[in-house]
Amino acid sequence: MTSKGPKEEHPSVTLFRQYLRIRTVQPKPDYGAAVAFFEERARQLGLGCQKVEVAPGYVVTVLTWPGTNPALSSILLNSHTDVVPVFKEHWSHDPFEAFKDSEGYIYARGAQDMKCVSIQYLEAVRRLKVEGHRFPRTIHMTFVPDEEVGGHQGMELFVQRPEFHALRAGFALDEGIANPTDAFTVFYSERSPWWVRVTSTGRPGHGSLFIEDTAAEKLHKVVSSILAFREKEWQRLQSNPHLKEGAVTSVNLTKLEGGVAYNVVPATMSASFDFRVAPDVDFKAFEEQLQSWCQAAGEGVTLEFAQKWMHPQVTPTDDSNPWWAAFSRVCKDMNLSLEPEIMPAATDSRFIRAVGVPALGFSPLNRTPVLLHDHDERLHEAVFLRGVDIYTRLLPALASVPALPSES
Ligand code: MET
Ligand SMILES: [Zn+2]
Ligand SMILES: [Zn+2]
Repeated sequence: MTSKGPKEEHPSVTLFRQYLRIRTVQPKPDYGAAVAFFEERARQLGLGCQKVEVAPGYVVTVLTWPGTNPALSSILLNSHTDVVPVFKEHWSHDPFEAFKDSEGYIYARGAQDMKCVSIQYLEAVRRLKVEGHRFPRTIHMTFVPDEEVGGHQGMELFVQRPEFHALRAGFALDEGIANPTDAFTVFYSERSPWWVRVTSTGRPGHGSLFIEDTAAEKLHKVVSSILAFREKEWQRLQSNPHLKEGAVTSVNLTKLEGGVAYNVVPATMSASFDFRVAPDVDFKAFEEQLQSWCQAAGEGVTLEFAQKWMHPQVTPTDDSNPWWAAFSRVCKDMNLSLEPEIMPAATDSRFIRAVGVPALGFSPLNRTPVLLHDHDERLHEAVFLRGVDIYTRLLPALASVPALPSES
């Protein structure tokens, strides 16, 4: 792929790099700068702009392009504005400089997850507006905080607000994941995040003695049971080429806590796990399984949930779903091959689907290594621009889906 010199850079790429330089990085994102950025975009594009403060300091910015038929439900284009932290020493370039190399790769935190998508939405709307188009359905773009830490001060609150209901969303697009091949991945459901902390209590004492019934011994048993389950799920995935990552349950041991000194056996220790539960799992039985692993480890082993999503939803990917029909038709017309999958991670789509709005997770990024949350997250400018083209075709189709039976 070739790229133009800095002087001839495509203005959409320049805008993308400008947004990448705003430090909306967890755990202290500069949300104020992001909101100001989107307000300015609204002003320049002549779009409506609404700010909804869902919690103190947490603003959802909504940019609106009204449709010609207000009786119809709207299209919601969602993106989150926060990005995950970086290990700066592992990056080839400053992750908040949006450096572009001589080949056209833009290095930045958020280049894939998901600042690209926010700008691609905006640039597609800008193009369509400049060309003088109008569509029956209203298009809303929502720019939300807090997704990377769970969405509890972001989309989870927003979907409960009257301002959200007033948008009358009929269908939503949200983030997906890049695909290294020529194909594009589209997500129609998600695994449910369950964040579980197991706390083990036992007999304390001197570090030189063979103390029985220690917190560590019992915690070890639970860790072993859970890691054995992990291995089983991994084998299931490996042995069946038809299964994709999102179709099995994953778990990682992500934290171990406890202890005060080398020679003191602690009375309490804990282990934290990030489970991602597949949508077809019997949640009640699965929770009982977790409880029984704790019980089998001995007395005084308990678990608590820091996150426990219980409402997985599936957006149909057949022609019974008029939104899917419109989406997939455009992809077919553009010769894009789609790989429908279950999202292995969690996104704000889960809150949107849970209030009854069908949603697809789609980041129009193909021929791109998956680098979200990784060092040297980057995106080629040509792939970014192709994504703008794709939305420029998708939006007219989605915003022109004829009245649904429920709308007539
Ligand atoms: C479980 S909260 C969502 C945070 C992030 N998107 C993840 O999947 O880890
Ligand atoms: Zn994301
Ligand atoms: Zn992310």
